[in-house]
Amino acid sequence: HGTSEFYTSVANLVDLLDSEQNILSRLDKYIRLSEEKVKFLKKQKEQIKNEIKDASKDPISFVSNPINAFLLMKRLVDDYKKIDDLMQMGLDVHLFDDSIKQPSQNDYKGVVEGLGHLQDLYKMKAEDLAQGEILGQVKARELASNECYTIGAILSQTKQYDHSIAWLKEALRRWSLESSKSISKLEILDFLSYSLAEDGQYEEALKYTNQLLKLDPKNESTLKKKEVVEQWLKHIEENGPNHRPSKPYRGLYEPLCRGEYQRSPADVANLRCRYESKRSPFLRIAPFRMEEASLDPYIVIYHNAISDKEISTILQISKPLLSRSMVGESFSKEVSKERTSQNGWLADHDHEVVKVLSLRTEDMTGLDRRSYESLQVNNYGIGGFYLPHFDWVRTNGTEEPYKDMGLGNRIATLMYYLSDVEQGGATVFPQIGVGVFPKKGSAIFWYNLLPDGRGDERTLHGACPVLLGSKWVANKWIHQYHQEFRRPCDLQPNKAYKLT
Ligand SMILES: O=C(O)CCC(=O)C(=O)O
Ligand SMILES: [Fe+2]
Repeated sequence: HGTSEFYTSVANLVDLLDSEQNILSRLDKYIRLSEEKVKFLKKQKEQIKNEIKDASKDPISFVSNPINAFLLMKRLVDDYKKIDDLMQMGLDVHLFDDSIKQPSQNDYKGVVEGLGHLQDLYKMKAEDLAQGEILGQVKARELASNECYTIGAILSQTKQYDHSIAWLKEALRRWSLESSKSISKLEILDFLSYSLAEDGQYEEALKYTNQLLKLDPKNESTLKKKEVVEQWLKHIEENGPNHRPSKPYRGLYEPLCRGEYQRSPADVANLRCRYESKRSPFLRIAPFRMEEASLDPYIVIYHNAISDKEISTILQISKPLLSRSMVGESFSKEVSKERTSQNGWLADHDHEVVKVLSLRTEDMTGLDRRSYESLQVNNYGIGGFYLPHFDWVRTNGTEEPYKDMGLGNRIATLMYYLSDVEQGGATVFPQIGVGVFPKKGSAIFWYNLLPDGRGDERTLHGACPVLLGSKWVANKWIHQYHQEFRRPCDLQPNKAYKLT
């Protein structure tokens, strides 16, 4: 069923490896018991064969022997019955039961759909992936023709026709090279022509439909499909090509995710790194290493902001709390296609480390912790991402933002990176061309609101899809109330604000 989601979190996928180990050991047990059973049956059979080996020489004299007659009766009435019972007896080993965590069809589809999105964003070809290559490095085994077919078929269901077509063509190419065929060519051609037609590539769809008909000339459904494709071709000839919806334009989001976009030297010339030792007395003993990522809006990165030991504690206590992330304010929250990850919330009183992180956030930001939200721990699974969004909410001027908290809008965000990410997973700000790649132990800080309290449109940001690895982050959101002396308001909206 749809509620047990595995594809949205790497942590949950690891549980599935446990499931697999469990299944394999059950399979082992079944094989062992089966072998014992077969061995026993073989032994019985040999014994009986031996007993009657002289029977065929002279059957009449054989059965005339009363002992032989008795044994013959015994065997047919008794012994074979027992053997038959043994043959029918199940070994009572089952691969699945309630104790085995099992992904759903939805998870299966989710993983493949995610793969399609990753291909889009990171410009990866089906051909390379089928070879086991991810961005030029071999990371997996080669796929067989039937496996490429399955991916292509699922991508067709999720309407990612361009990728579906590429995977099905790859299936076809691999099919012709395979010595033992893992699938029939008909199946591949059938799906390929379907995806091509759905994608509006009728010429090519016709080409593969004709190949299908060569293999199976009388197939009614293929003949019907050919008719439809020909009608479309005629329609286009008369009315011009169909309008094809273009992919949504997300500005610099994608180039930033790929690490392609770089700001100009002039843009970064005034950015500095420094030790931060003055904001609180504690910093005199343990200064922060701070790196400016942008001056206006002000975005900074703290290095070594959280230790490995603290991270492992946070992950350990948050893992049982993870569930699919929602977007929106508490009452209108919903599962969203804009954000695939799992999260859980930790309050200061849940663990000493959580409290320490709140205190440290206060040291880093200078902002009063009476208006902090709990710590939101996020884990992104395969292809997990969060499309560009604001951490502040837009109000029409009368509604109170984050009403149930009653502490005003989110004035600032501090986010800890709790893991490295092997490939992908950057945090990017498409309006200002800033991209930050996760580094375990770092934290990123920015103000969401302008000094006059309105939301800063330039803080639009998103999390790029994770390509390889597992990404963990923890958000500490800071609200407006109690900050009036820490970060005073100013009616000059464009006054650049720095940490003071
Ligand atoms: O994971 C990231 O890099 C950004 C996450 C984020 O923007 C959020 O959780 O609001
Ligand atoms: Fe965010």
